[in-house]
Amino acid sequence: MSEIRGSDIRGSDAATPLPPLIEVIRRHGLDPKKQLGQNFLLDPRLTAKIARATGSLDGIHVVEIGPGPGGLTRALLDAGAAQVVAVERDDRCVAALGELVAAYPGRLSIRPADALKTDPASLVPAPRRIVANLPYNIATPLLIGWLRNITAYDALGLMFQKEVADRLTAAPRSKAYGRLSILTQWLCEADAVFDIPPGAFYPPPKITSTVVRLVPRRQPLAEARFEDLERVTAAAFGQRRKMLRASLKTLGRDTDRLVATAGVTPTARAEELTVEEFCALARALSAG
Ligand SMILES: C[S@@+](CC[C@H](N)C(=O)[O-])C[C@H]1O[C@@H](n2cnc3c(N)ncnc32)[C@H](O)[C@@H]1O
Repeated sequence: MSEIRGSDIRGSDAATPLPPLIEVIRRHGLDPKKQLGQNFLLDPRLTAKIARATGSLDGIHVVEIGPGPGGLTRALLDAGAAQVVAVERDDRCVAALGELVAAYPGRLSIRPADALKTDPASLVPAPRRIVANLPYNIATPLLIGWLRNITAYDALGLMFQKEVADRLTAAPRSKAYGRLSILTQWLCEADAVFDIPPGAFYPPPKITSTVVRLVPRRQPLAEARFEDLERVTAAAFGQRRKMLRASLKTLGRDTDRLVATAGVTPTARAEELTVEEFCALARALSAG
């Protein structure tokens, strides 16, 4: 593990000095597991930058998903989060984080759980944020679950593989524009904040990563039901090269009537429609 760059404790708010992360990894035998998406960030300048990606954390209750050895966790606490609750599935990491809990009395707790089966909003009071270097294999289902209850959060600062981040922020008529762009932008302002190259991680993944800031809108861009918007976007982008009057047939409705009610062009392709136009299709679907 000679390529690991160690963290140091300068500037830390910990009540007791903390060992470098490399030491935590060695002592607790945290050999990274691919199936848990374990690519650890050990550079304290980068973790500090991620912790600040959503702005000041003063008075904010943060849920971190997948703390691993605790690099980002330390940064969140040092950035002034009122409280951090970290959800981790790997028992080895949970054990390793005990020292960190003791070093920040009353501010950090670890929840040994599967994030896919956990509602972050139930773990901390408002104002709350989710900040995480997400396990890439489950990042998209996690985000879709959080979007369903997005008003519970004042912001989310999340690291995704760049390809997914591009989809979250994509504009109509671009290659990355799709179902994830629409569901996300319908409910949030989404910005890519900065990229992190593979070499910053232990072990290095094959891809570049991007930190995305999501700020829930006061009101969704247009009225629609989540399930209906999911259904129309899945149908339209399931066959993105086809015209809508053909691709929407999988919905089992009179497609000509559906597009006429929504006021969209039947010969348009999915990637040409704005978020508001997809919402109109979703409303037409629920109107029957
Ligand atoms: C990309 S690593 C990030 C680790 C650490 N936050 C960092 O930045 O170095 C993803 C973390 O998510 C954890 N994880 C993977 N699947 C999970 C799940 N379903 N629920 C909770 N944690 C999970 C992994 O064990 C790992 O610690």
